[in-house]
Amino acid sequence: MALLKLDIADVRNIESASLSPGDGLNLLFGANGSGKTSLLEAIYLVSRGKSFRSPQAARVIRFGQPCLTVSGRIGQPGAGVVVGIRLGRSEKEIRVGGRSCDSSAQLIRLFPAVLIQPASVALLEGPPRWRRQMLDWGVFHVEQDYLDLLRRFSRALDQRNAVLRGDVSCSSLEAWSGELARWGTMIAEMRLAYVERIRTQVEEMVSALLGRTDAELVVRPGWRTGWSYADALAASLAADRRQGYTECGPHKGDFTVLVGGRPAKDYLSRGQLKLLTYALLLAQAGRLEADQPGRVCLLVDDIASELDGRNQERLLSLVKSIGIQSFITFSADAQRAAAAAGPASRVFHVEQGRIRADA
Ligand SMILES: Nc1ncnc2c1ncn2[C@@H]1O[C@H](COP(=O)(O)OP(=O)(O)OP(=O)(O)O)[C@@H](O)[C@H]1O
Repeated sequence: MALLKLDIADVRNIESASLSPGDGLNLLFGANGSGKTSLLEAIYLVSRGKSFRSPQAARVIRFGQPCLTVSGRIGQPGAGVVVGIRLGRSEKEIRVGGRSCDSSAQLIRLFPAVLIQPASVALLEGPPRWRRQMLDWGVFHVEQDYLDLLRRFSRALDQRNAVLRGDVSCSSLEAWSGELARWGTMIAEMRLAYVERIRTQVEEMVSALLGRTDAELVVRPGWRTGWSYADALAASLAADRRQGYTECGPHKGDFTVLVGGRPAKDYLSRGQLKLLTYALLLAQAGRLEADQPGRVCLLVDDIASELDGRNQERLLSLVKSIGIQSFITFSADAQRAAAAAGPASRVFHVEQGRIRADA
């Protein structure tokens, strides 16, 4: 069981709500604009310490209010820990087990949530940054020191770039290049190892959702394949000096999904691309659930968007088969589509920001 209880105040159109979710499927029904996404937003806030809709806190806080608060009890019944977030227009307070903490990392580790929404397709269509974030989220949950490693890399990168721009004496260039090569190689290796780790889940999910067995994730480290990062840095030194920044490294890493040997984003239909994105995210969730049972939570918004009835049913039964706590939104008239999921743990109705649980 992941989320045992949730208390929300002033998240978008939800003034105040409390709910006790079930440990399996939680189905949320409501008309357009009723507040279903706002409810998922509240859960995401306690999982990541930030909104998925907007980087600007003011947009998530209910109109006219100075701040929002969300708190959740996470863990096993009778033995959970309370985590919470209070978000103002320019300040944020995160609390875990009654204590303030200065980063969201603890929330992310304690309560990992995976969000699936129509906009998730940006994972495959959008800039490489989104794909790096997906990999880094996964590696973060496997490698205890990964965040620290990313910070070391980022510091070395800033320093090397400062030397390249001429802001700092060039005598330190070799030292910073060495640091960069060391941390960058580790990051790339961990990302690659993570992709290997989720490979089986990706194959299973793609097969269940798209009926294809020929999908393949190809990772690029951010420098010329087959080279060491140290050699790639040395080879790009002249160009780096001209540009004033480090061109290659894990900050340029990426992955491509090939289906039948071709880049999926270039030839799959939009609906298929969406299913492929969902398959990748479900693979991440499924892997984490296998590694740390009972921790991960799945948020699925607007399941019907651009998917036909059969694919909605496939997605629902796949989510159910992974067996993790999930929150899935449906428009008020989608009871039939939702029936494909079979009996849910809990059903909630959302109406003008108010949430009511089925008896
Ligand atoms: N900061 C805010 N304060 C108050 N209300 C807001 C705020 N931001 C958005 N809203 C309103 O909250 C309502 C709920 O939006 P939400 O996206 O949660 O609806 P939904 O049930 O997911 O709808 P849909 O099915 O159309 O996706 C909308 O009417 C929206 O205009």
